[in-house]
Amino acid sequence: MRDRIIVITGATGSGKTTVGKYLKDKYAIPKVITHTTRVPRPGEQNEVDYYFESDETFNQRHFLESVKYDGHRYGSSYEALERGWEKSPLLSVVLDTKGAVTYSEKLGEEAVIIFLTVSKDNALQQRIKERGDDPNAIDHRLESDEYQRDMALPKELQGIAHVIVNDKLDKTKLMLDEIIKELRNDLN
Ligand SMILES: Nc1ncnc2c1ncn2[C@@H]1O[C@H](COP(=O)(O)OP(=O)(O)OP(=O)(O)O)[C@@H](O)[C@H]1O
Ligand SMILES: Nc1nc2c(ncn2[C@@H]2O[C@H](COP(=O)(O)O)[C@@H](O)[C@H]2O)c(=O)[nH]1
Repeated sequence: MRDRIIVITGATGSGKTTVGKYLKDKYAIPKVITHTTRVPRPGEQNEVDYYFESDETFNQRHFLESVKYDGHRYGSSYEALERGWEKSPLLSVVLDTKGAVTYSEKLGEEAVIIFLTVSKDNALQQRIKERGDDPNAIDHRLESDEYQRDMALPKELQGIAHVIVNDKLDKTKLMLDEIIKELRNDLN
């Protein structure tokens, strides 16, 4: 089986982390852990959800790509990909849309892009409130340029990304099952 990375992208609250967890739980697809300088949310763990970094330690990493999102830095490394592919031909990673474009450009068909969206924008705000994010952090994020940008599929990914409207999680899971089935058929 040739190696593939499933890049899960979309706006804040669209369900990227939830989808990554589903792929891990149902298909044993490991998630590549990325690096960030933002502070952990309640319940988030270092080396599980992210490698939480200071600016200084972040600068010492070698990234495949890195971005600024809502004032914080995020990055993912080639080393993590190579290490992941030694264990599993299929991996997933959760990225903003800028990172997803970079993966698509740098890795070509090795990157399988899934863009998540919802049919009503206010569902996203509701979901991040219910997730328990700090209310000040929510306001800041909703006003960020990156939040607005990630609501739409970038033109570079049109015709490339699988688009899933994640209104109902059960329906989303069925669409993911189809994608994984096709991917496994192609790769065998
Ligand atoms: N289809 C759905 N219906 C209702 N709630 C959902 C659905 N999908 C995910 N959620 C919930 O919405 C919240 C946000 O989901 P999640 O954390 O996966 O989003 P995200 O895209 O990773 O967000 P962020 O980019 O801010 O980290 C979570 O509490 C999750 O349980
Ligand atoms: N381009 C990258 N985007 C990343 C990376 N790690 C996470 N992310 C994305 O950043 C935003 C904000 O994340 P949050 O956990 O603070 O809500 C979100 O879209 C993530 O998918 C990365 O290494 N590169």
